[in-house]
Amino acid sequence: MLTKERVQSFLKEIEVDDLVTNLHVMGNDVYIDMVAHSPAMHEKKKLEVAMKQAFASEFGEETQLKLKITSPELPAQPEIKGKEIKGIKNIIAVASGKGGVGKSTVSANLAVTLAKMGFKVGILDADIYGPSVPTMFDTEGQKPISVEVEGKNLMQPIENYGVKMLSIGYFSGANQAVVWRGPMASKALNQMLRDANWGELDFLLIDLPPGTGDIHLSIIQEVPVTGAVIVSTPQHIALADVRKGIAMFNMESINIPVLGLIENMAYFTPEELPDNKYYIFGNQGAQYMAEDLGIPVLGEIPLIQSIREAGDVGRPAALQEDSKIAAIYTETAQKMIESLVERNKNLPATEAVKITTMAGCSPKKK
Ligand SMILES: Nc1ncnc2c1ncn2[C@@H]1O[C@H](COP(=O)(O)OP(=O)(O)OP(=O)(O)O)[C@@H](O)[C@H]1O
Repeated sequence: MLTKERVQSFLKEIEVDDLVTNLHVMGNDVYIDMVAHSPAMHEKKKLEVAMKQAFASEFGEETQLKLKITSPELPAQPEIKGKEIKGIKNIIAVASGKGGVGKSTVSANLAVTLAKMGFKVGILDADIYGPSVPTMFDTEGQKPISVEVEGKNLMQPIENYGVKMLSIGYFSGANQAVVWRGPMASKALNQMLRDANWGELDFLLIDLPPGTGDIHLSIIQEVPVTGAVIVSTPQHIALADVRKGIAMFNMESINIPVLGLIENMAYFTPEELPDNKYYIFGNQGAQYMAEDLGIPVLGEIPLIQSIREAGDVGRPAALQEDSKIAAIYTETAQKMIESLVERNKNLPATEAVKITTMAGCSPKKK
């Protein structure tokens, strides 16, 4: 006869006993309430199918499994308090788990797209290891001038395509920056943030250095970030780094909401076959991961030769009027804004994040 004990020991055997919150056995009917690993629909479906199969093969078809699967409780809402930087409404950190995924290209294209949409936009190039904003905006060799504002000397950001920008690349000695440790980098960036004449901005994008080292924590510690956008490519290895990136923003002491994931080089489209999509690095990996992590995919950017060429000549591809790439970036920017509006509805304004410990945050030893 089917007993509660037998079912319990079977649940243990198939290693789902820790997910079960309630269990009753009445004749051939087994009532089980359980909690899925993640709120994603496909996770719940997967669990349901697996449970039904396991029960049928263990106890036979006559056993009726009455399963109720609920979502796990979401972690507490991030709680970021108070102080804003005067004139800057939203600070968005653009991050990537690893280098070379196109984070700077995505930041530049997002910035010009937001500017085209009529927003006041700035970009702060915090990628001290390889500042690329001067090249991507065709402003290499320019030097920010000093202006007096309300009795204070401030740096005047360089401007092109309607975007204001500052980068370590505009200052002499930029090549020394690669050896800076966190505190020095954060001091320089802080100056570019606070001692600059940004004026009124709807969005300030911060192009972070790649990775998740202590330099990031130093930056995030000083800057009141509203939300983070993570850029990745579809390869498994890049996606694994996304988890690390998201974990950094979710750390209890940091608690910055992740607005979503942008999948760069999601598919390849040859110039001569603009409607063809080749999923060279795999399809839908980012979608599944985002679903799993409970964050939205904000956009899928194709691998297109013209994006690279546009970056190299200093005119972000999204500026090409009526092009497919411009449309993709407009949609991505809209999704980012949606996510931001949701975040701003639920949370108070931001304040520099206080970091109390660096434990577990050092860069990986090479
Ligand atoms: N969607 C794309 N299609 C074609 N080329 C791209 C695309 N995205 C980026 N690239 C190219 O890939 C190269 C790397 O991009 P980028 O410098 O933006 O990466 P990154 O992640 O900022 O790198 P790092 O963080 O290591 O500095 C550049 O040559 C860029 O033009």
